[in-house]
Amino acid sequence: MGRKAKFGDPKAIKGPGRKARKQGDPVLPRSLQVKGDRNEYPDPRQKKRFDVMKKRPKRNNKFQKDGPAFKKQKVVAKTESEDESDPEYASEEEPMDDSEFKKGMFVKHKRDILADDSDGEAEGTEEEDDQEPEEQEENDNDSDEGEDSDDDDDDDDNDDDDNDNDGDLLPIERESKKLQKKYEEEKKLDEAETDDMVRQCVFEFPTEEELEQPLSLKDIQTRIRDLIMVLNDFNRLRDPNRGRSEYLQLLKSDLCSYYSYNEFLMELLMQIFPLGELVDYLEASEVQRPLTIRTNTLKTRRRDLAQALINRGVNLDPVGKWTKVGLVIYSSQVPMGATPEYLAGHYVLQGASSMLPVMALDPQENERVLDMSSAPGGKASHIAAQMKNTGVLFANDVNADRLKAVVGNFHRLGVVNSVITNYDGRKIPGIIKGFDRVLLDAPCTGTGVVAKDPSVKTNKDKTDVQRCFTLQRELLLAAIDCVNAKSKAAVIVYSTCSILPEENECIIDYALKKRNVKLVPTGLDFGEEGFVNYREHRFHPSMKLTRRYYPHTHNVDGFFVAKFKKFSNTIPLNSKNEDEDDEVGEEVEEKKKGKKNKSVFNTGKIFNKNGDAPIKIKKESKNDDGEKVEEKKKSKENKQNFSTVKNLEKKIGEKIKKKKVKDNRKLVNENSEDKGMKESRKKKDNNIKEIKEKEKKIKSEKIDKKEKNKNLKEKIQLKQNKLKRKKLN
Ligand SMILES: C[S@@+](CC[C@H](N)C(=O)[O-])C[C@H]1O[C@@H](n2cnc3c(N)ncnc32)[C@H](O)[C@@H]1O
Repeated sequence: MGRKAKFGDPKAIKGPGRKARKQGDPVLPRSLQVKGDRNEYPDPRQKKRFDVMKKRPKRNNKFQKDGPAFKKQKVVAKTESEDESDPEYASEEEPMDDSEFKKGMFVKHKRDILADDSDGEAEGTEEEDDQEPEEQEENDNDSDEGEDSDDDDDDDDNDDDDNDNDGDLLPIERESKKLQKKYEEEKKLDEAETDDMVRQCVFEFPTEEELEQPLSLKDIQTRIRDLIMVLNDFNRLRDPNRGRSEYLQLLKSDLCSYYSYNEFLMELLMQIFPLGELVDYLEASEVQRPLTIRTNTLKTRRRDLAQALINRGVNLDPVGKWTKVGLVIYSSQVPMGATPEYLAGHYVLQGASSMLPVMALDPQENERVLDMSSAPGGKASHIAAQMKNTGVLFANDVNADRLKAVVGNFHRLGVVNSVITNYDGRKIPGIIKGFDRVLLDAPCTGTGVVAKDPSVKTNKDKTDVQRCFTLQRELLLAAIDCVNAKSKAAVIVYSTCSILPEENECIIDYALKKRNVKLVPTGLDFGEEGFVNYREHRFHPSMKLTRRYYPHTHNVDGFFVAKFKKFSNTIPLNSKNEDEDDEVGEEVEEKKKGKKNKSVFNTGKIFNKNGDAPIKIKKESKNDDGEKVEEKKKSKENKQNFSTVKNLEKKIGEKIKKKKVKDNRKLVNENSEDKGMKESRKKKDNNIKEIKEKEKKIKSEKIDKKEKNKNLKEKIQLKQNKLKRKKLN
């Protein structure tokens, strides 16, 4: 392995440049022999190439022996028979592609070849090494030996000059470096070109005329993809004359048309998900989730139920490791809502996500549990099963009609530990309290279940969200008030089938501020963390303990679950005041929100005289003096905020009073205009009254006279009768 030995020999890489090296006389094959003296070659390079070719056949033999250098062997074989400017020569001589360069394989490859060349051609080696890249370059240019090749040679010469400075490098390394440099330059050019191409070809923002023209769904879909691509690499791909908001607006309207959402809901979704994920969510929401059932453990075991259903031709599987009662139904020869097992109450048709809140609630035997909004009873019956029909379950709902379904389901499923009530949940704390656990599966917009109910995509607007938001806050406070903090459990679970933070994290945040509760882990081993930041909101870090579920990530309906632990039965004093604030007009509400958001981490709770130690919900550590000072400052700020809100309220109250006074004055004025008319009406009325009274008097006088006459007649008759009797006597 003479060649290999030379790698380690520093002498081999020192010395004069190749132009200065002595060349032996060429011994050429006949076909390549040129008439006359070698000095007759017009170009010294041409001469050199002949020198190289002269030496190659020796290497050829070695290649034939060794497999891995097969390509090289081919190349060399050709050098014997073909002109060096032949393009085929070039392609064979150039076994490396770009990827090899990238992987840093080039040098290695060359070395392998060198290692195989064991003939110990000491003299020719360096020349060959120098020569190969030169030939590559010539062939890259795919040119004849002429002007072009001369140019190339010049370039090479320059490179050679450069390389001469890198005297420490092996010739092969110099060549490698040279090619690497060339490759990098080409790469830069390529990148610049592709940049231009992408900018020009990928997406051109439509003109106003184009925007007015209707597009096919396929075109809209393509444009959605393009818009997302541009928005994801905005600085590079944008049209410099268009702003991000224009792109977002177009994307929103395209998404609305393609997926049939209203703009309000789409905008909310665009704020919840990153753009790439948004499309995944929308796509997943177009497809129904797999049908799932929950085993009613009051009546059977999952294994037995599965066997019974399999015998009926149902194709099923357990839902997942996280539930011991869920089964997913892939296909069934019978309707799942009409099997004998269903009618016998062995299972409930229930979405996988609906099992999660009860798992988080974790009700135990002999407890007192409230399901505040339970109709049609899916989760309530799950609670009863977990409690093994012991203790007491209050299944409440405000809707009496829907409660009928609870009654029916409880009968079918054999639930016997329950009391079904029909109250507005907000009023329950005034009626009954002291529960160990409360589930509030709150009424919501249902934005998590659009696959089940596509009407949600178009019929929910701002007022719906606001209505839900208000009711949810009130119901959650009531749910917390129903729980006895001294109970061993003292747990409240809040859940919705909505993915809007307005109905989830915002509600949780409100409860954390208003009541003595803290968030605890749900105990559910999957699901995404709740948002700590959302738009202008900054929630408490423990919000991460809440769980979000999405169709595109968990293949379940969109859902939200939060679990609280109540640690004191006292209600913070500030809670009442702020409740009053909530009733203030929208303007005040918004201003107050702004202030609240700013001080969201500053709110300290004030407790009544029975209260436990103040709880600093938004504080990380407790006993630091510096923090106490800060806290005082913050509570001052809060008070100031509060007082400004109060001032605003007062002002609004005064305005309302002024308005009322004005209205009254108007009324008085209106009245004075009609006075004349009214007086004449009064006179008439009085006259009519007088006449009627006179008539009455006359009537009564007549009646009196009649009676008097009667009496007189009777008296006269009596006297006459007396006289008659006397006469007879
Ligand atoms: C999401 S559903 C409950 C589903 C139930 N948890 C289940 O799993 O079958 C919401 C329920 O809240 C009820 N609801 C709405 N307002 C209420 C209120 N103020 N008090 C109690 N329940 C209410 C609705 O009638 C509806 O049945």
